[in-house]
Amino acid sequence: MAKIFSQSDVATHKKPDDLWVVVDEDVYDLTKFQTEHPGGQKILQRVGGKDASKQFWKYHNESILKKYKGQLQIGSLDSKKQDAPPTPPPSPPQKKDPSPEAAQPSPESGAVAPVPSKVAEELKESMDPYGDLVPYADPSWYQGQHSAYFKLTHEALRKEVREWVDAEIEPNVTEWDEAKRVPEKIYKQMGERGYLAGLMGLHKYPTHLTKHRVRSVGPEQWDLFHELIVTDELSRAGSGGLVWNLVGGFGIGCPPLVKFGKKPLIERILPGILNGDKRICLAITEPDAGSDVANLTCEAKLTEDGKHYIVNGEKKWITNGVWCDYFTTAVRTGGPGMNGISALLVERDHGGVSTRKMDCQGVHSSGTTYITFEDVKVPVENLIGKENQGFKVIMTNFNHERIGIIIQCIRFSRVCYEESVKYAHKRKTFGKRLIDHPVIRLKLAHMARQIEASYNWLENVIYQCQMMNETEAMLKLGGAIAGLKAQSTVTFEFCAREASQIFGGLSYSRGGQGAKVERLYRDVRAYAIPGGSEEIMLDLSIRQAMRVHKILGMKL
Ligand code: HEM
Repeated sequence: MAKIFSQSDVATHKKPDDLWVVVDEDVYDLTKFQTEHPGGQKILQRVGGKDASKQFWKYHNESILKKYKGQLQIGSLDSKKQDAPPTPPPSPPQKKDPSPEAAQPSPESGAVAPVPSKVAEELKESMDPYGDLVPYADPSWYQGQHSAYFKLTHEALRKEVREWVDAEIEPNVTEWDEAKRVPEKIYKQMGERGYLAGLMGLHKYPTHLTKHRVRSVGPEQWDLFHELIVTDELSRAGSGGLVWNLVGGFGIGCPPLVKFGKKPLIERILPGILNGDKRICLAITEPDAGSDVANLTCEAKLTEDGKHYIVNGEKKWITNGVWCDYFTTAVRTGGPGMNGISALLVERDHGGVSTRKMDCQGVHSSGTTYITFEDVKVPVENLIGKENQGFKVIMTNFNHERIGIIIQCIRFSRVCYEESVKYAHKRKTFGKRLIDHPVIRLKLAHMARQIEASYNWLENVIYQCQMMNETEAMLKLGGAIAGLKAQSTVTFEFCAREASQIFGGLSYSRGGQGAKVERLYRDVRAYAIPGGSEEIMLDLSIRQAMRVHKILGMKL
């Protein structure tokens, strides 16, 4: 039971050896904490015994209170409503029969007000507003607008993931990024919460491979928009390293195994992975072969008895490699070019696998790895797909990989934008809040327009993937997804830069209020380069579209 204090009780604890302060009507004992306070002791002593809410919010954001509340709060003021019911969310927009008195927006003079058709009227059902309601900081369906794609199960999943991220992930993300590691228990929870099984770009949730289920969505209701929500909400923590740690290796290393692996291999390996006990990654890129996959050199030679492959070679920039048990590896089993490539599941237990963590500019907690395979003896049963037909396996994977990157980039752009909007409302320069300077609003507007354009394209692409089978999607959507990947990384880079300009010095030093922006700025290149660089993506977007539309009967 929290203790109740009056303001005058608190006022008696104003000395350095007995130092209390009030923040938002909660009382904190900072006597011991003051010596470790990064902002200094004296500044706390000056507000000892007083309400320091104004000063607190000037220098910190919400994550600080979330992190330290449990440790430092000793009670609340008697003026604070005790056991008050949670503040209800703002009432949703009127759905049916708006009363004649209700204010209706009227068109500007000269504008033509469209009248909804009868069908549209019947379909009209907007979502309840959710989140902080900062415009453009969340997708429009979070903000009381209509959506053709999202239903009740999506709303429920959004709430489920957000609560988890807010409570257990976001307050610790900066620490984990600096430590270059996310605690294993978080990955384990990804399995136990049923998220891993839902993140493979499959049309059906694979109930035969795991006993875990997502709490708020039945397996039969699971679709690609649920998958979007899990990645999107995880990305709100504002750390590429975190997201890549949890889904980076898995999201690209596991689908080829599930889609093309032999049944006994899948049944042996998958349950451990989907439970969160074992980890898998995708090993394609080499010191000398990146986007140019067809030229890779890591070789796998069949033994004379035809029972094993002997693998030798190097792989570089492999996400999660250091802590993986399994490596979905592209190897050369035949002649030069794309027709000599196979996909093979290498297991660390086979021996001869060495992994070394690489030091990179960003995504620090993702475990970017250099791998060497030295005479690794892999049973032929571990072949994924057919021999020398691995190129198809790798290509099929790209749409899913790129969509994951796109989701993250758009959300990171939103995070940069949201942090900027919030900061611009409290920071004053030249006697005005930043938000009151037109030059700052211009920056926000340019961020928002690119975010919304990218996100709406993403929703459409996901809907198309949902409606098409894998091969059709690969052909018809490969170009668009490549174009959208470039669009989203350019947007991310733009937003990270503009947010950094708005935060000034706070986004140059690490930690504190600018922590997310500073970190995301460092993460940008990890999105603009892998999974197909911007240049390769833009070229592919046109080449592929032309090729497919020629077949469809394009008239020039
Ligand atoms: C519950 C009480 C408080 C806690 C737990 C706390 C915690 C922290 C932490 C963790 C930082 C490091 C920067 C960051 O991560 O944001 C920090 C910085 C700072 N704090 Fe506090 N603080 C508290 C109260 C206060 C109060 C009441 C003031 C002012 C009167 C204050 C002034 C500052 C300043 C000036 C900085 C440096 C900001 C910067 O580097 O730009 N803090 N505080």
